Amino acid sequence: MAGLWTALVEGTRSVASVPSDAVEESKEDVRDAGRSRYDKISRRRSEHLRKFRVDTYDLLEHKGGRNGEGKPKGVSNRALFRQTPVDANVMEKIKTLKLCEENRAAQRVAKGKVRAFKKEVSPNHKVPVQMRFYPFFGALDPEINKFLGIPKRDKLRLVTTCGTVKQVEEATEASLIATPIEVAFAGRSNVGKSSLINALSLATCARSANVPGYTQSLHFYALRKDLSLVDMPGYGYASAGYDQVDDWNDLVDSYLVSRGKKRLRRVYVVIDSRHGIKQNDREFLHMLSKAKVKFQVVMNKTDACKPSDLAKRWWHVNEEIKRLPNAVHRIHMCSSRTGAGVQEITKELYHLTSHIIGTTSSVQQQQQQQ
Ligand SMILES: Nc1nc2c(ncn2[C@@H]2O[C@H](COP(=O)(O)OP(=O)(O)OP(=O)(O)O)[C@@H](O)[C@H]2O)c(=O)[nH]1
Ligand SMILES: [Mg+2]
Repeated sequence: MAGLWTALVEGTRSVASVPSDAVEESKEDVRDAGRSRYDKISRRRSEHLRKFRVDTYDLLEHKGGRNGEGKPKGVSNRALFRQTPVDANVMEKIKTLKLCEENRAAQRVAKGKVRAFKKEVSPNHKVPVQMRFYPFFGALDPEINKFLGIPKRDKLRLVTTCGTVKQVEEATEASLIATPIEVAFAGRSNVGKSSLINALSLATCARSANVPGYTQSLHFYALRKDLSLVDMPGYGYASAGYDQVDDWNDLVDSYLVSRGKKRLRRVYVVIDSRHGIKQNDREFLHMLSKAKVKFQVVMNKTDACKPSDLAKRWWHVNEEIKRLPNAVHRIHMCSSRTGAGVQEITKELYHLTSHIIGTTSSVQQQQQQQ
């Protein structure tokens, strides 16, 4: 007992005698160690990528790309970007889907729609979500309406959250994650993954915020009994420490690589339309290609772009994507704030699961016959 007491007293004395400067220094050491580990991983990845790197500016006709020898002196990247060709079909799509309409215009349209709905139906009737929040979602297809289960309240629900791949496996074994099909949403922090999940399912279940690094673990949402949507932590900058970001990257990479192809049907890689594919997106896409995971790019936040800029950005993204194996060569463009272009993704999810819906109903029919 006496021994324990002396040890305690010694302990407090030793803590009390540590000067505050030393504590600060040790904190900095830990921070530096985290940063150097992060830098090392990043350097290793970029060395690997140098082999595959495509500078889309080099593909432009003047052949004076950013790293090209022929680049005229004093020409900015913005000036090079302006020389990008514009695809007429893409431009038409941008106009018909109202992809570049600003949020303010969307709010005005939403107000008008809500007023007209109340006048036509009844002032006390519940206004549909797409009218209130996503005015450019477009007229809801009856099949998509049925697929989303809109009259029912439980159309999108959070099933579980997992911080490690082991937890995912345990949840799968315990039949907590029981859907036959999974679709994951990945991308840099703050590009709007959680907002997109809400928009495409016309729900407000996935939590989003204007803070990079808001989603910190794998969130499994069940859209219906056949389909799970997996919201992932973002990579790149986050308002968290380097070590934590590293852990999230490890979690995302190992989940995507380890999950069977049969269950994980597609990874939607969400990018910001204003910025296009960044270096860490490129690293991620190559990782997916190497792991033979099927993926598709979604250009979000189109409401914050000019139509011509968006079309040019699409060209650059398309040039990079068409070289990658395992990529779905159809690039989605959408705004999860106004709902423009989002129904295209919902339709795709419907088509991904339609054969399963078919099989389940035929199985049920067989069971009923027996
Ligand atoms: N202008 C605009 N803003 C958007 C759009 N989609 C999302 N945002 C905003 O972007 C911010 C981040 O959205 P989140 O959905 O939390 O982004 P996230 O990718 O899930 O972020 P992390 O969870 O941190 O990785 C929020 O403030 C959203 O309102 C969009 O289409 N247009
Ligand atoms: Mg999120």
